[in-house]
Formats: sequence, C-alpha cells, structure tokens
Amino acid sequence: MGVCLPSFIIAGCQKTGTTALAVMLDEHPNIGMSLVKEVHYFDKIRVRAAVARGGAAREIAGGLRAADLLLSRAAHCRAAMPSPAAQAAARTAQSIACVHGHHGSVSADSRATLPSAHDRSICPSLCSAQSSLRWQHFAPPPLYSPPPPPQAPSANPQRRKRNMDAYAGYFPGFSAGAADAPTGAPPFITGEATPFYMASTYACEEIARRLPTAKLLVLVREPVERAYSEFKVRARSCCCRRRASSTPVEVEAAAAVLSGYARAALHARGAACAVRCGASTARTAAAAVHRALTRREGRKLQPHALSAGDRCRCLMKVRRVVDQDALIDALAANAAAARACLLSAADHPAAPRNVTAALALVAHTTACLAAAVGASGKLDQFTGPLLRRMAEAEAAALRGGSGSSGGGGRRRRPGGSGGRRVRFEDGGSGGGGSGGGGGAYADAARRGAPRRDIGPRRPGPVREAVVTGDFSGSGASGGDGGGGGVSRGGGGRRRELGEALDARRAVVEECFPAVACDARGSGGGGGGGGDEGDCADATGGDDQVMLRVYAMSAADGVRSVGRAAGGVSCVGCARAARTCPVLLGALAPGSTRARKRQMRSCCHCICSVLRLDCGLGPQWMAGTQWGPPVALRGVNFNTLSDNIKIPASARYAFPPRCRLRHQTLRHHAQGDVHAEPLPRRSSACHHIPTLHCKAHTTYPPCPRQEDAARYTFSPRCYLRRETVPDLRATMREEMRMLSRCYDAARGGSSGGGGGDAQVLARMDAQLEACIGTVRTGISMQFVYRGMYALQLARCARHVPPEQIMVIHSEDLKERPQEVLPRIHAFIGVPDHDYPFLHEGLSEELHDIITHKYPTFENMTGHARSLLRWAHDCPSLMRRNDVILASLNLILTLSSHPIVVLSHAMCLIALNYKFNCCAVGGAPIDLVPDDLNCNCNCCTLRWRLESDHEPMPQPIRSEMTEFYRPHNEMLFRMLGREFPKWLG
Ligand SMILES: Nc1ncnc2c1ncn2[C@@H]1O[C@H](COP(=O)(O)OS(=O)(=O)O)[C@@H](OP(=O)(O)O)[C@H]1O
Repeated sequence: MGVCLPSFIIAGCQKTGTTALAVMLDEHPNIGMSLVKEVHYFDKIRVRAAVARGGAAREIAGGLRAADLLLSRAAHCRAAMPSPAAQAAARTAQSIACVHGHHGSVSADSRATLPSAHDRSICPSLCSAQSSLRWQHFAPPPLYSPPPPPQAPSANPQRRKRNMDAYAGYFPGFSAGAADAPTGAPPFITGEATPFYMASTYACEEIARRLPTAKLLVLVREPVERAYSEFKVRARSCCCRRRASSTPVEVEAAAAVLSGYARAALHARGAACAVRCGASTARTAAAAVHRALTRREGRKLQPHALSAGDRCRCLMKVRRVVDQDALIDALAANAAAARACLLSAADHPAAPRNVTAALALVAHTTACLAAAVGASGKLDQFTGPLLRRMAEAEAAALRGGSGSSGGGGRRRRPGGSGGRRVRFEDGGSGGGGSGGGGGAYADAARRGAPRRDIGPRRPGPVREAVVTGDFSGSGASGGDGGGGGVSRGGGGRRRELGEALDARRAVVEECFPAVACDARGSGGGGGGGGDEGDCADATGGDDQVMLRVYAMSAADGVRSVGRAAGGVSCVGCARAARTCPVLLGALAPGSTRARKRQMRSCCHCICSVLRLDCGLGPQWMAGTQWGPPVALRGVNFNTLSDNIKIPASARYAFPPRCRLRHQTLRHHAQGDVHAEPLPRRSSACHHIPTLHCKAHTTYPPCPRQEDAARYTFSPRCYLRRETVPDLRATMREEMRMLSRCYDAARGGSSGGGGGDAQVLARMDAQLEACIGTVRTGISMQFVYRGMYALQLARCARHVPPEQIMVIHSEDLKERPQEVLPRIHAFIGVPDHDYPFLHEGLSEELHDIITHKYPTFENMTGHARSLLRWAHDCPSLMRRNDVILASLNLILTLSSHPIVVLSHAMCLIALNYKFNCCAVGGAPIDLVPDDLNCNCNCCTLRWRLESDHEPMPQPIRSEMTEFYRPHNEMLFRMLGREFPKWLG
C-alpha cells in the first residue's frame, strides 16, 4: 500500500476555527483528513526522549508508555509469581500482545527491571491491566474487527513519531483509494490540522523539508479575541499543578481502572468466543459497510480503513451510505454475539467471578449503543430501533430460539463439573443444560453457610462467589436453586433472562415511565405497570424519551453487575456504611431503619462501581484485584455481615475514595492482619480532608453566599475551587516580555532597524530569550500566538509564500460559501456542494464537529444527562443504577486507557459528589484534589460561568495597542487590512 502523505496542512492558528475547517474539508469526497486532529508530527519531530506533552499526543504517549511498563512487569510476573493465576494472566497478556504483533515491544531495559516487592504484590493486577491496555490499544473495536494493519505502528511513541511511514499511518486506507481511483477521477488528497505548527519555532522548516509541496492553510483571528478564547480554555480545563510522580501513579491507576475490563475481555477471549464475535459478526458488518462504501465512492477502500480510525467517525461516514436497517441489523447481531460470547465467559474455567461476564456484558452493550449513538448523532431514530432489535433478540432467547440472534446458543458438556466447563456453539440449541453444582450459592450451601448468607440480596458475606452464572441481574435467581445449587442449563438461563427483563422493566417503570409507555406503545417489550394516564403524563422531547430508552438498556446491564456483585464479598460497602455515614447519608437526621438499609444498598452500589467498573474499590482496602484481600487474609468472610468484624487495627486510615491503596495497605501492614508491606507511593491521601469520614450527624453546610465568590465554578458543578489565572496579570506579563523582544528587534526606542522582514527575523531570533521555550498546548503563551506576522514570516523563510494561504477566521465563519471554493482551488480539489452550507453554518455542521472531535463534555453529555435523570429518580437504588450506567457509558465511549482512566476518575468523583449532593443537598468537596486535578487537567471541561462574558474592556484596549504594530506588519504582508483589529 502506498503512502498518502498530506497535500495540505491546516497549520495555524490555535483558536481560530481550525477544527471547523478540518471538519468541513473532511466532508469533501476528495479529501481525507488525518485520523486524529492535531497529529503534532512536525513540531515534535525534534523532540527526542521527551514524551510529548499535552493533548492527544500526551495521552497516546502516556498510554503506550503505560502499556510498555505494564507489559514489562507482566514479563517478570511470570518469573516472580508462582501463582497459577498470575502465570495465566501473564500468558494471556502476552498472547494478546503477540496476536497484535507487539510481542517484541518490551524493551530490553524493561525486561531487565528487577521485580520489587511492590511489583510482586501488584503483579496479578498489572498482568491483567497490561493486557487491558493492549486490548484497549490494539484489540479490534467491537463493531468492526479490522485485520491488523500491514504496518503496525511502533509501540515506541518517539520512534513512531519520527518515522515518516508512521506519519502516513495517520492517513490509512485513503491511500489505497487514491491508488485505485479510476483514471480521470478527481484527485484524492489528504490533509491534517495541527494549529500549533505556526507557533512552533521549527515545524514549518520540517514541513518544507519533508513535504516540500504541501500547502499550508493558516487561519487568523482578531488576536485579542483569540487570546481570550484560549485563555478561557485554560481557565476551564486546568489550573492544577502536575504531580511530579504522575507517571507511576497513572500507570498504576490505569492498571487498577482497567483491570476489570481486561479480565472481562480476557475471559471472553478465553472462552474462544470473542474470536467468533470478532471474526464473524463484526467482520460481516464491516464487509457490508465496505461494500457499500466501495459502491458509493467508486473506489476500493481497504477494509481496515473503516476501522482504523475512531469508530464514530467511521460510522458517521458509513451511515450516509449504508441502509440504516442493515446497519441496525449488524449492530444488533453484533450485540447479540457479544452477549453470547460474554455470557459464556462466566462459565469459563478461568473466570474468577461471574461478575466479569456481567461487566463485560455491560461494556459491550454500552459500547454498541455508544457507537450507535455516535452514529446517529442523536438518541433518535437509530438507537430506538436498535434497542428494540436487541430486545427482540432477548425475547427470542427467552423463547429458546437463540440461533437467529447468534446470541444464545449454549450447550453444556454432559456431566460437566457444575456450570464451569462449557463449550459454546454459535446458534446452538440453547437448551439441555446439565445443571449441577451451580457455583457460589451452591458452594456456600455445601459448606453449610446459613441460607440467609447465600441469597444474592445480601451483599457482602459470601466470599467464594465464583461463577454462579447469575449475571442476569435477577434478584431472585440466587434463591431458585435453594440449598442444593442452581441448575444452570438452558432453562435456567432463560428463566434468568426473564427475570432480568422483569427487573429491567421494574427499573424502567419506576424511573422512566415515559419509556415504559413508549415501549408498550411500540410493542417493543415494555410491559406491566402504569396506565394510560401515566403515559399521557410521561411526555417529553424525543431526545428525552430516547435517553430513557437508553437508560433502560444500560440500567439492565448495570443491574447485572450490581446483582452479580451481590454475591461477592463487599468489604468496602460494609466498611463505608459503618465509617462513612455522611457519605452515604445513612445517619441523616430522621433517617429510618428502612432508609439506612437503603443507604447501605446504595453504598453497595457505589462500592461495586468502584471495584468492578473502575477497580478502585475495596482493592484500596484489601490490596488485590479480584483475589482474596491481601490485608484481610485469615478473616473468615462468611462471618462478615452487616456487623463486619475487622480487627480494629485494620480500620482504614483513608477514605475509600483514596485511590492510593498502597497507603492503606501500608497501614494494614502495621496492624495484626497479614499483609505484605508495601512501599509508600505517595502521601496524597494524607492531604485529603477527612470531613466526610468522620461520624458527622449532619451534613456539611452549603457554602455561604459570601464564600461563593471563591468558587470559580458553580459550586453545584462538582468542581473543586480552582484558582483561575488572573486574566489581566497573565496577559500583561506576557506582553511585557514580548515588548522587550520587539523593542530590541526594532533597535531600541528610536526604531528604524530595518524593514518588517528584518525586524521579525531579529525578534524571532531572540524570542526564546524573551518568553522561554515555545510550548505546545494551552501553556500561558496567549499573546505570542496571536503574533501572526512573526509566525508567518518565520514560516515563509522555509515554505514558499505561494504555498501558504491565510484565511480570516471571520470570513470562514460568516461566509464559508465564498471561502471554501477558494480553499478548494488552492489545495487542488474540485468544488463541492456541502450540504451543511445550504442553511449557513447549520446545526448539522455543529453536530459533525462535536461528533468528530468530541470533548469530554460532548462525549459524556448523554451520560451526564442520565446523571441528571438519576437525580430525579425517586428511588435511590434505581438512581444508582443509572449512575452506574452513566459511568459505564463514559468508560466505554473512550478507547484510550488514559482517557478512560481520567474519565473514570471524573465519574467516580461525580458519583460521590452526586450522591452526597443528592442526599444532603449540599455540595461538599468530597473528591481528593488529586483526583479532581486529574479530571480537570486532562479532560473535564466544565463551562466557566463567565464563559460567555466578553473580555474586560481595559485589558482589551491594552492588548489591542500591543498588537497594533504586529497587526500592521501582518496587513502589509497580506496586502489586506482588517480594520476591526486596530480597535
Ligand atoms: N466556522 C468557524 N469559523 C471560524 N471560527 C470558528 C468556526 N467555528 C467555530 N469557531 C471558533 O473557533 C474557535 C475554536 O478554534 P479551533 O478549532 O481552531 O480551536 S483549537 O485550536 O483547535 O483548539 C472557537 O472559538 P471560541 O468560541 O472563542 O472558543 C469557535 O467558536
């Protein structure tokens, strides 16, 4: 496959509408934009060992680094850990790495790392987590299973970035299209947009050297506006200090967060079913899409081009050409296959807990839905039919006819040892299970555990909750088998599914009456409860209804997790309920017994989120993932009930939200419980105010009005009180430094030191002396980035001016119909009638932008809407279901481990805050700064209350004056004036 390096680059400037332009051009049939915006190739090319910082590059680099580190740890896990589980995890991990062609990616240095005590203790989780990272990175996405690309990118970010072929990898598949285009067809070109290139001191030079014919598109915007726009991003997104030790913490946290998914994925794979899911269903879907695209675009596309990029982007394109029904069919089939596959995982010999299956089920279901949401742009016509189709598949499974959905075929081996050794066949009969031992409840019964201890409704006490198959979410299923175990044959499974559906209906009808109505109305599987009056009341916009439909489905999966977790010891819940009354509101004034019980269940839910979904729950306290709690070995878990008995010395020093479990373990190590001493990793937990873990009997007061001024953000928006940099001081300081430079370049106050070109060249030469290194990202160099004349002059020293097109951002925004044809002519593609231009910059373009480059806010908008819905839900249990659903949705929306991690963190934060706020009505600061910092810095961008406020006039005037000579130089260069810029 030939490479298809970009013919044009949107090289600048930040905050001038580059995203909009990139999105618009990507809609052109002859243009393919890079798979990610802001490749940052040419501005990082000279960076050697330093890891790219900021934005996606940092995340990718961080993720790969984490993956490598974890992989290396897994490598010596095998040697260091005699336990079969660790060995198995390491083996599986390595085989996944191997499958994806990255077997040799562990550096010799990494391999040589000697295992430390710390490594040994966390080895199992690292082993699985590293696989997870690999999984996240390299495993096929659930919908479209791509063949491995011919040239897999190097796992080493530096090497990859330096490698021009790898750069071309940002434009995959399109090159094949270009090569195979019919003779005489208009050219197909690629482009990328990295607005930092203009600000970079050497990117243009590198572009000129490596892509000498590339055209540069440079957008300029009134510099004061631009600076303010960037400043607002800064203020919204990050004011926190970076932790000095961020890497190990991130790696470790990533390990923790992702291990659940890793395990789910691993076991799904272990059941040899994922292969089928991936290979048959997803590939069929991909092939169908591919065919359709080929037909439509009249050129051959590599199948992997359909999946190498982000899923949403792919689906966005696909959706236009594939029959919607066909796509829904494919998605539903894929979901069904994933279901079958993941259900099977529960019975796999290696599966440690049935919850892994449930978890994976949720993950895949939500991933599927997320993709659907991404494809539809709205939760509307697309998601509804898809959900309905999935409901039909469930119904088919209930009736025993699972073959058609590909989702239920399950057959037990005759005489198998209980429910654990199972062979699966796609489209199998779905019946005839042999029953048998039945897993935890039966085990517990055999051990003589009291009956009350084995019911799934009682969280906590059952220690050995392995593989019950109770992934259905049915609260009643555990009791079905009585003391003698539960038959888990096809009939049992169907019964469970039925119970799951009932449970889901209950959730839906309680929380989302409109959905129940909708479902009844459409015959889509609603049922029970409500009457016409309810339906009449339960009106709302389409979006809201669909949101509820979505919640219904997600809650279904989530309940599975929650219920399944009910069979697993939940030390954290009991602990939290006892020691964290404020958090849970259990001791709220006037709290009734029932309320306390409810709160405890709520706690249980939170705990399962933390543990199961994020890997951050009792592990903090108990020390291992999934395995027996290290710190509590020797404690008889069957005696743990509501009055959990933990040696006093094992009391937790840190709140459950503290993700630095090592701290806690260290604390344990000092007590009389058996634990491995762990090195202290960070003292962050010490700084966490413990207000919520004291035995408060009242809620912390709402912030007083006079305190509100200290909140940069609305206190209700869950953010810590941040100090946003002072606009005036920041801008003035930078202007002062730049003026020094400019004055020197002009030859002092007398001026007259040559023409513009000389002045700009001199200024450029001493720029770094004035403002230091030109940094990427949003890095407090707001003023400099608006000095377009300086940057253009620098660029024009390397790139011929006729290859640079400067576009006024305002023109693009207000008259795209005029600007776009000029751009087409400049980059050499035929004109195109963009549908979104017909009504100006319509919502469609906005949708495209937000779906193509979703911010965290965009990505999680639906989930956060769910959170809001949850807020109104009368039942705390249900509310938590929805919260869990939201969490899952957000986790599955993102494919990058580090992104997932930070999202998880944010959601954990939200979850806590949400619960507290919801219960107590007071926005209390429950989230460790560290955690908040993570959220704010990386991804979470809440709107500033002042977001839409104009820039204060005094500083605006100062800046306009500062920019005046620079703007004038720019006007002379362009031969065109923008009078508004001069004030
Ligand atoms: N079509 C069009 N034309 C011109 N400008 C537009 C357009 N669409 C959006 N915008 C405004 O551009 C700002 C975001 O610019 P970028 O996408 O370049 O930002 S980034 O550097 O990629 O982060 C951002 O400015 P602020 O609203 O001030 O943040 C957008 O509003």
